[in-house]
Amino acid sequence: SGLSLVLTLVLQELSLFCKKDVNGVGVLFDLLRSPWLQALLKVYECLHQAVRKKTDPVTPQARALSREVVELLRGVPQSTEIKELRRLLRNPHFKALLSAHDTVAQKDFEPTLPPLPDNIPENEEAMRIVCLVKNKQPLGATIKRHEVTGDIVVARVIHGGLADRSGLLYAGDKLVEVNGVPVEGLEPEQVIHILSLTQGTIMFKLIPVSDRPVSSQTTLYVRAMADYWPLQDPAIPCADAGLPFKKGEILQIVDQNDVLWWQARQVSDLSACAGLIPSNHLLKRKQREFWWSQPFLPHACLKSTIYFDVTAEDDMQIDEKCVETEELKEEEEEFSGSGQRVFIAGFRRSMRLCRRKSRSSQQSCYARCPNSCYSTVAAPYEEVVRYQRHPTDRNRLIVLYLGPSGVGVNELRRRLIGMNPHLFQSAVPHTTRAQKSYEENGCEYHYVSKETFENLVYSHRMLEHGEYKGHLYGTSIDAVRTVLGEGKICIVDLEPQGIQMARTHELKPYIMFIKPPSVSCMRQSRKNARIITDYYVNMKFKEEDLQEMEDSAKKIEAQFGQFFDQVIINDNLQEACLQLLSAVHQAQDEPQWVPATWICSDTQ
Ligand SMILES: Nc1ncnc2c1ncn2[C@@H]1O[C@H](COP(=O)(O)OP(=O)(O)OP(=O)(O)O)[C@@H](O)[C@H]1O
Repeated sequence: SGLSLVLTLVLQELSLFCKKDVNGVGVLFDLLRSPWLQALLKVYECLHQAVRKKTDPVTPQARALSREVVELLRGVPQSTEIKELRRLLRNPHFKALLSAHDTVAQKDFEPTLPPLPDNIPENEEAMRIVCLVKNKQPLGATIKRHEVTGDIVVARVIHGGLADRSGLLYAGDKLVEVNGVPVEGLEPEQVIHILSLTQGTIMFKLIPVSDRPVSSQTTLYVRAMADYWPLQDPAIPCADAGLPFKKGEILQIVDQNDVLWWQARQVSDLSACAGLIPSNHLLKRKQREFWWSQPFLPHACLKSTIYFDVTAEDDMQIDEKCVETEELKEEEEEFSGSGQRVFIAGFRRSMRLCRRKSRSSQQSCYARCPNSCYSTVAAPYEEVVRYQRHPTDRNRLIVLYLGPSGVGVNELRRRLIGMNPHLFQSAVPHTTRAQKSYEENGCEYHYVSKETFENLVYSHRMLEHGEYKGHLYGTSIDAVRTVLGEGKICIVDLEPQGIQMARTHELKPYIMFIKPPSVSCMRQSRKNARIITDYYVNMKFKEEDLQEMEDSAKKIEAQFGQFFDQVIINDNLQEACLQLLSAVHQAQDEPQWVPATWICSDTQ
């Protein structure tokens, strides 16, 4: 402990000189602070305490080192500590310490190998013997029969697996023996059987691959646009080595050497060993095969909602508090009491019913046409990068995915905007219907001619559009730009078609799905809720509505889940609203995975 104390004091003293840059002090300071010296000091002190006897004489190397240090100290002002240090360096204990270092440093710890036999034939291929100690983990390598030679070779080594970590097995290595059993003439399955019976050490005798591929892999991150279950895939080389994934999950691809099978990890578990996933090309092929093997399912995704099926009989059962919409021929201003006319944009009844109409017709169409541009067949993986919005960049567009009708998208959007109307705003939609006397152009709607509206659609400047009672309604990209250009956060609700249009470098949408809770929860929370319909307002939710909502949500999630950045369950309205608010801020201020094409500006 005496030595340690002195050294600490010396270091403190030297640190002062260090700052003044006195000749050579830096070198000395680093030397005395070096971990090896500290470690040796500890060893020395332990030995000193234990043995308490005279140490061995110093070796020439130690002496040389100590002389060097003494030399370095010459130019340093002679403070008490420096004097102490010089004394220390002359001390036999310290010399013994250096001597111990020299002895350890000179010792050869390499194993002594037996000499090679003299009678090795000239053309003998170099063999490698590899011993691996198997724990509960799989070996992390697959084998196959070589297409040309018929030899059993290592097909691939899984990244991060036991074989990979050993650094002793490589793809292409030819197996000669496994645990002393020659593999010549055996089927790969028989070799695997031998391996599966092995506990503890496995010994491979192999001929190393001559031209080991130089790894030029760059790590790639992708968003899975489809689900994959290796245990259900008969074509996977080794089902246990497969990596299951679901739509929307982010994967880190670590190996693309094989045309058919890549290696990847879940980004949520990067310490795990990689697993096999089908390559882009293979997964696309599988999806097509899977699709064609399915029977034709009309209306497989969503039925149109019951609100369009109101019959005379239904009318009889409707709550008497319902108001017939005959009285509502004119659109009601839903938020007239708020005093904020900007609130009205995008919430008008006709706009909502128009959306609902186009939604019910489109979703059944997507279910029937999976090869449409919205289907996952187009790109099973989407390359993504981590993106954090710079504070001076425009805000990201917030999209609430139009989920099941009545789930509460409008309610949540309205509440969010109400929390801070100066920050959150809807985009003002366009319509071809006539402007009413109490309306203002650009406030509730942009009132345009049919021709202008159609031009906007044909020039792909409409995020979404539809028709209701003979009039066109829609939200334009320019309307969104206007809100974002004012430095505000634009909140819109869109369907799949609109989402595809909005997914651009410029808008960088953050997409949230508002999901209903279970039917039993909704029975409680929706007791006083009212829905607007084509015919009635203030209509209570019926049991079938709740069931329909739950079923629709499941189908939407299964079909479009890959596009969702966040899923919010709207059970307790207050809580859902707070979650929405926090997600909106996260989207703007925290790093998120976004398509790589949004960031590489040259692709724009
Ligand atoms: N978590 C909730 N708890 C109780 N009531 C709710 C909740 N969320 C929404 N509601 C109520 O449910 C009704 C329907 O909500 P809303 O109009 O927002 O649905 P929507 O998803 O916008 O429907 P649509 O897309 O068909 O217009 C409203 O009366 C709303 O106040």
